Amino acid sequence: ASLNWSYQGNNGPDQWHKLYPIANGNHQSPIDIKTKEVKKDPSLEHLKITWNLSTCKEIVNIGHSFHVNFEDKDNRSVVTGGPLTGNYRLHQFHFHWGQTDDHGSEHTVDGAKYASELHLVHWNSDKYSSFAEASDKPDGLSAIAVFLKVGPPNERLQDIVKALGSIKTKGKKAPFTNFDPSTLLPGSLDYWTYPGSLTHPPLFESVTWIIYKEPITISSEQV
Ligand SMILES: COc1ccc(C[C@H]2SC(=S)NC2=O)c(OC)c1
Ligand SMILES: [Zn+2]
Repeated sequence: ASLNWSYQGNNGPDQWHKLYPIANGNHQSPIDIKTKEVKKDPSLEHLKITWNLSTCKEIVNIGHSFHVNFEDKDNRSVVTGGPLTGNYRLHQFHFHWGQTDDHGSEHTVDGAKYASELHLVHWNSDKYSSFAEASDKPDGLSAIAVFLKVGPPNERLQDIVKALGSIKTKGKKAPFTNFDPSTLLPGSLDYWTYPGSLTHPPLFESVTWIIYKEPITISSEQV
């Protein structure tokens, strides 16, 4: 299925609706976060994140990107609280980036693009029995996003950059263990949240987005 869509050219995002009509839906991601239109919701609790580094498993080259996959057969690594009802289990994380440092993030803030964007994807393990089952349900998934801006090198990211050397071609995977993604979270835990979708096909409107306001840094070489 991955053959029939791309990020540019004649199978690019503006053509996706032909094979994936939900592309014209009302909850499609990414969006531009217009900070003047954001509404404060006092009922929103803090996010409660319990990621256990023992669940980190492998790093995989998926062609247009790479995923770090987690063992999600139990609730060792979960997020709850904030806009979420119940436990959402960490499934994988990945990044989006661009050819140059002036773009790369999927979400934008008042039109501003970041060099990169980290997505930590979770699924509702209280209601569903797998990521696949949860992936097309309105309350099925939750993605935590962290923006990355170019600045000083990020030591914690260096472990990931180094691991890329062992998965240079599509389909390659390598063990990647004991990595704690909470080291990639910003100092301030303020976030925006909205109901959205997967950001490429099948574009299911199944994602509760939780986007940290404060970016972390990454060096130009690391990008
Ligand atoms: C059907 O399952 C899918 C489909 C697409 C993606 C990747 C997209 S969704 C996102 S967030 N960022 C991305 O690049 C998945 O990622 C977990 C899972
Ligand atoms: Zn993503």
